[in-house]
Amino acid sequence: MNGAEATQAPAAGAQPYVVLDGVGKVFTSTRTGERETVFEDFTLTVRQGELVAVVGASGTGKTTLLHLVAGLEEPDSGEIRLADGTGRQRIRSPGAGSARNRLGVVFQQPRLLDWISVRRNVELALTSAGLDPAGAARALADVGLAEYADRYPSVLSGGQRQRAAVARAFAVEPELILLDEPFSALDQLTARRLRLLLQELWTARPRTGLLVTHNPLEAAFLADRVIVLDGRPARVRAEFTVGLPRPRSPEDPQIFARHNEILAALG
Ligand SMILES: Nc1ncnc2c1ncn2[C@@H]1O[C@H](COP(=O)(O)OP(=O)(O)OP(=O)(O)O)[C@@H](O)[C@H]1O
Repeated sequence: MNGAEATQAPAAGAQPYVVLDGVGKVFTSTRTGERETVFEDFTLTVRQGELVAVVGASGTGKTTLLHLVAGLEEPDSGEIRLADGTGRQRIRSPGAGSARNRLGVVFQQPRLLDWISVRRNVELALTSAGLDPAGAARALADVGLAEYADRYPSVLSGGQRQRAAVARAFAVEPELILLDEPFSALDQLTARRLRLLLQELWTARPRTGLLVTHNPLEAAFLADRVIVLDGRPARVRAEFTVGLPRPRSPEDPQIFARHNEILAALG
C-alpha cells in the first residue's frame, strides 16, 4: 500500500471477537446414514482486529467452521459468541436461532448475479445491509474496478469478478470477514495481485476475520495467526503467530520461513 504506515498485529490483549466454546457438530450422511463427528468440544478464539487463517487437509472441517461462524450451520453443542461492534455479544447455540452479525463473505467463486451490473451487485449487498447504495462506487474504486462498474459480470475476467466479490464483501463495513479459499480458483499471478489488494484493504481498515486456505504461503502472507486443523473430530494440531507488520512483501524471507513451519505442521 502506497505511503501506508506499517501496522502491527492486534495486541494479544485485544477483545475476543469470535469465540467457539466447546462446539460440537455432527453430520449424518444421507447416503449411508453414518454419523460423522466433525467437531467435538472444539474451542477457538479470534480477537478483535485479528485475521486467523485455517489450514488443514481436505475434509477436516474448515468450511464447516466458517459456516458455523456465519450462522449457515448450527452447532449441535457448545456455544459460538460473536461481538457485534457495540460491545454486546450474540450467542449462537443449539436451538438459539440465527443471530446474525454483519458479515462480508468471499467464496472461491465470486457468486455475482450475472443479469445485473457489477455496481448493482454491490448496491444490493449495501441495501440488504441497510446501508446507502451510493457506497458501491467507492467500494468498486477501492478494488480498481471504477471503470467496470456498469459492466455485467460475464464480460469481466475471473480476477475482475473476484475483485467485485471482494468489493461487495468490504462495502458493507462488515463486523467480520469470512474468506473461504478466496483466490484458489485464480491463476497464480492474479491470485498474487488479489492477495496484495486484500492486504491493502485490510491495512486501510483493519477488520476481524477468518481465512480458509489450502495455501500455507497465502496463510503466512495474509494472516496474523495460522491454525492447522487435523483429525476427526478436528483438533488444532498446531498454531503459529505470524508476527510481521503490514504491509508485507510476498517475497519477504520471513514469510517463507513461516510458510515452511506451517507446511511441516501439515505433514
Ligand atoms: N451439510 C453437510 N452434510 C453432511 N456432511 C457434511 C456437510 N458439510 C460438510 N460435511 C462433511 O463434513 C466434513 C468436513 O467438511 P468441510 O467441507 O468442512 O471440510 P474442509 O476442511 O473445508 O474440506 P475441503 O478442504 O475439501 O474444502 C466432510 O467429511 C464433509 O463431507
